[in-house]
Amino acid sequence: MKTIKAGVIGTGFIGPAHVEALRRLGFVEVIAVAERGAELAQAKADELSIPKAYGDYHELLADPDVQVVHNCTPNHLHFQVNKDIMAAGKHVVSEKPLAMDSAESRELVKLAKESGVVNAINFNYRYNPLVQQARLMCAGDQVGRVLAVQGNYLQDWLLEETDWNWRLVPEMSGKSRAVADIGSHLCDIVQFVTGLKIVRLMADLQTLHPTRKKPKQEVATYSGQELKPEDLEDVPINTEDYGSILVEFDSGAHGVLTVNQCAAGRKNRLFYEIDGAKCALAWDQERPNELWIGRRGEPNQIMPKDASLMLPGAQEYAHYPGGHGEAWPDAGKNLFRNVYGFIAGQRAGGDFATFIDGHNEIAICDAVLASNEQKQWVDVAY
Ligand SMILES: NC(=O)C1=CN([C@@H]2O[C@H](COP(=O)(O)OP(=O)(O)OC[C@H]3O[C@@H](n4cnc5c(N)ncnc54)[C@H](OP(=O)(O)O)[C@@H]3O)[C@@H](O)[C@H]2O)C=CC1
Ligand SMILES: O=C1CO[C@H](CO)[C@@H](O)[C@@H]1O
Repeated sequence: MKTIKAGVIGTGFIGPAHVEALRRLGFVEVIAVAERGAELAQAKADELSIPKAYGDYHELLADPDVQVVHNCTPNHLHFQVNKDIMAAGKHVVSEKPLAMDSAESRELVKLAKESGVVNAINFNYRYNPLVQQARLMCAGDQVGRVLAVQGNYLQDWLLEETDWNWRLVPEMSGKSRAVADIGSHLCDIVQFVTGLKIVRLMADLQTLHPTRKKPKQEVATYSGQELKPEDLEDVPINTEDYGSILVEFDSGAHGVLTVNQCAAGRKNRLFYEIDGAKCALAWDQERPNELWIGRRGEPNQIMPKDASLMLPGAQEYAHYPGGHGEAWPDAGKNLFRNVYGFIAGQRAGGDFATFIDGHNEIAICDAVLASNEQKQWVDVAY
């Protein structure tokens, strides 16, 4: 297969994960990175062994050798950077959330259609082998009518009032924080697995630390750096640490989804349970190689990630035999395999999340904010 050349904008936490996953595909070469400023870009390029470094992402977009661009910048830049990538005629893989609000995300969907470039969003959790298996079990007749859905996405990295990150700044993160940041994955995964669409919701959002202590200097995501009281200043917080959302799906089924970035001991617990008329399915991304199948008239089962036991359509998401765990980095790689396989003309497409899915999550997020403010059920305006 001909090598496809990629560029990555933003190399903080997630950018290098994109680079590593792309390299494991074997037919993608990451030839350029862009950061803010030439010096930082060069340092990142050296660290990641990437030949070209650009101190301004517009320079990367002007590079005729770059065919696909990954937007790994903070949320407030997603709209403009995605727009510029498409205007440059490059294929785009964006980080979530797609934009800051649904007016922006709707425009990105329109521009993507007009430009004709391949567009994808990193809803990476979908591409775990047992998530694909669960989806196929729901799509077939193994699970039966979906009666109810529950899910949560819990983290503890913002538990202390001294924890700080750009996600706490609404101008960078958006009006919603936890729902946009991790609720986007949760809403996406329950809809992906069930094949149902969230149409109405009622949200309760809470800011658990109305004031936080911000370091006077910048701290990298997940760095866990210790600071002294004199290094900190009080800052009011007006985005949610916690949210619970009652949802109604287009089938009439209901569910409840909770996000919390202050849940002690929970590092990255994305969990869902689908209660079907025939059986229930539950999956936890921190134990990604197990799918729980709940039954009434016979013993419950734990299905291991083992392609020989999985449905044919899910098998290609598992790359190693049963007992050989596959997890977070592998799910992202599977997504990129699908995207780049389509760009290369080797896959039919339709098997990766696009800007339409990204927009749908933002529309849900807008509805969550409206519902929380109005204290009532609201329809999702896609
Ligand atoms: N799908 C998933 O599982 C995950 C998704 N994400 C998403 O990825 C995005 C990035 O998150 P994360 O990596 O944690 O954030 P980081 O802050 O760790 O990284 C962001 C990077 O973008 C750089 N950057 C900022 N402005 C520009 C610019 N104008 N041009 C080029 N680079 C720029 C930052 O540089 P500087 O430090 O100089 O500001 C930094 O290196 C977020 O939108 C987040 O929601 C994040 C984690 C997991
Ligand atoms: O999946 C994820 C893990 O947590 C990160 C920090 O909250 C998110 O940004 C990200 O999308």
